[in-house]
Amino acid sequence: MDRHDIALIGFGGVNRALAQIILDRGDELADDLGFSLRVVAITDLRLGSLMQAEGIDLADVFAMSAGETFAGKPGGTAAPQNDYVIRNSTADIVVEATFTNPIDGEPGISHVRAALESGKSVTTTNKGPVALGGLELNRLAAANGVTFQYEGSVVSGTPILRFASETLKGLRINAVEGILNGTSNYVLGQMESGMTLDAAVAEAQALGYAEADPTADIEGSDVQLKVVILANELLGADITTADVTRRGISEVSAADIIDAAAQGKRYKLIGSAFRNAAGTVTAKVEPVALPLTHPLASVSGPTNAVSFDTDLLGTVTVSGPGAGRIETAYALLSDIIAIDAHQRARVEAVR
Ligand SMILES: NC(=O)C1=CN([C@@H]2O[C@H](COP(=O)(O)OP(=O)(O)OC[C@H]3O[C@@H](n4cnc5c(N)ncnc54)[C@H](O)[C@@H]3O)[C@@H](O)[C@H]2O)C=CC1
Ligand SMILES: N[C@@H](CC=O)C(=O)O
Repeated sequence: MDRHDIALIGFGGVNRALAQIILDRGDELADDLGFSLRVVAITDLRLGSLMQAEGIDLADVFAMSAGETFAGKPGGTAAPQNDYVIRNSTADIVVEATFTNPIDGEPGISHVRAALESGKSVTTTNKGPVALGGLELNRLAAANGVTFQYEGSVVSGTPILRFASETLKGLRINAVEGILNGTSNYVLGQMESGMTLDAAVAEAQALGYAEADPTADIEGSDVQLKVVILANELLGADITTADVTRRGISEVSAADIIDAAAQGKRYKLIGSAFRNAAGTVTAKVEPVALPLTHPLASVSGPTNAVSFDTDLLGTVTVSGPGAGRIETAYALLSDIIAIDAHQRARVEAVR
């Protein structure tokens, strides 16, 4: 049976959930998918680095006590050696899930670049490299004959990028709009039930929905990155965050929410991008009080929804989990499956 060897860059909620899936369901997945998965490297700011070409015992890693580092393990160091691990581990797939930096995408961009340069395919849930370096990184992947996948960078494990690029093939997508942040949607719902913004954000953090710095969720910069990704991937734009006007839910008070409810409306944080007659793209992020009859008004909790405005089919809406550790780890798994398919197609092509 074929096997993919994996390096995990960042070992927080999402990559831990992927490791747990591999530990719990590895055999079942191998039977289903026709290939097995083995983790051969892990590197994290807090834990240091661990490289074991024969495969890491994940149960042993999960049994580590708080504050312990990889230093005591064979092939382990206390300091994270990300670049060394990415370039020198025996992995054929690098899974990048460090924090999203909405300003310059680093260190995620450098991690992805190093992996692609060293001939490894990459999957990431980190929005920074995709929104702020996607064009360059896709070119680099193509030049090196490897694959760059990032389904989880928008709407977590709900496969909206693949849905739009593969299932909606042949249609022209003129606009995209939706609820693109699980944390802010969860927080707005909790505020509607009387909770304070701070308490609701704390809950979203505990549930694994929020960014390392939840300001990105509340002030809209997380959605800004996702709008850039959607506009560039699906509308053929070449925009960056500076082209997306942004307002977050910090502008919405408890009184605003009560007033909206009295008028039969509900606040949602909406990200959108549409193609103008001139061919340019207008994109924004803003809280909007939607009438309760609006299809997006009933999307609740960490669930997200995206509507695609198409030429031949009208509006097509996809809804599903927009945040969560396991849900996002599924996005990584779906990318690994796509990488495997691309690798097989390449091998077939040279036969
Ligand atoms: N949690 C979710 O629902 C979703 C998360 N994402 C994205 O996935 C990524 C991972 O998310 P989580 O696992 O929830 O975050 P997290 O904060 O739980 O984990 C991030 C991990 O990366 C490590 N890290 C940070 N900087 C590092 C560096 N320079 N070198 C090595 N390790 C480093 C941290 O120590 C931490 O363990 C983020 O970019 C996030 O935006 C995307 C979709 C959904
Ligand atoms: N913090 C983000 C996680 C997914 O991108 C969110 O809440 O949507």
